[in-house]
Amino acid sequence: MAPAAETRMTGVVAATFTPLTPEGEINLSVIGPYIDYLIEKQNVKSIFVNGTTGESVSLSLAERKALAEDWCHKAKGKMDQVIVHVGCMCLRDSQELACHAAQIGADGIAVISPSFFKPSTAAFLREVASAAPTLPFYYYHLPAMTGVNGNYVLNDIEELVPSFRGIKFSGCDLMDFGQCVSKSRPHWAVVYGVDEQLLAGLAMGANGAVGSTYNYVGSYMNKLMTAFENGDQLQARAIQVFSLLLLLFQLMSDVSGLSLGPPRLPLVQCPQDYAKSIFQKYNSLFQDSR
Ligand SMILES: CC(=O)N[C@H](C=O)[C@@H](O)[C@H](O)[C@H](O)CO
Ligand SMILES: CC(=O)C(=O)O
Repeated sequence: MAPAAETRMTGVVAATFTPLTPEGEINLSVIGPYIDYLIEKQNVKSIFVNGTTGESVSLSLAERKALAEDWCHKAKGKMDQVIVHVGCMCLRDSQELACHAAQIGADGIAVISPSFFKPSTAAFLREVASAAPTLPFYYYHLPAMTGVNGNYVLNDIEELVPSFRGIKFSGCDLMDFGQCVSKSRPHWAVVYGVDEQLLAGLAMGANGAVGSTYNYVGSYMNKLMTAFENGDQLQARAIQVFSLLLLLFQLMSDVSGLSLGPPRLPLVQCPQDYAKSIFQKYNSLFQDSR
């Protein structure tokens, strides 16, 4: 019997940018070419849409739905996993997005904790998950943005949220991450989300990586994961150090040639000189291995 298809978010997952027109409207026409670029040029077959990198907190519900639908439809049959982030401050909004994600054929949903009123229990997560009970549910831990340090979330979570299938851990505290790994179950995804120290996350037990930089260094990070699995620490470290030099959202437009447009306020574009210098660095680092 053929092995069951992987139904978790694993491997290298790109957290996609939201393409905007120069006027700042969502630009769905870029999504098809974006998916092809990730598959063909970056060897990345799973995406995490409408997350931090996708600036979901700066988008309206209608925009988030239109984007999620387009990503899901255009990735169908091409990509392994499309995870839709549905976190909002308002429970009703999150439930609406969760329900919509199920209708459009998403492979899973993820939720960043509400952060204005900070939760002390997993009840918010339970209520969002119950709006889409058939979809794998991931908790997205992002303490630097939310101020919520809630790994209480994992205690007996499957009793509370039967569809719970893992955590996307975007914190730097590796002791905390190690505790999450130790509480995880074999069928969960425990993916690490600080691209700059993915190697450390792998050493602590991550079974995947989700991040913004995998849009443009995904193929190298795939090599990092393979080197780690083969015990080649020197190679893995060398790739990790490369990646540290390339932390710039704007790099994606330059590297891919896709027109992703400006970010949406309150974010602003970085100065042209700086963007140019990082792009030059990218080219000089990677020209030999391309
Ligand atoms: C706050 C944020 O956007 N975190 C992303 C994922 O969780 C990361 O992929 C970072 O963008 C990346 O590590 C660069 O700092
Ligand atoms: C990096 C990530 O996972 C996000 O942008 O949400």
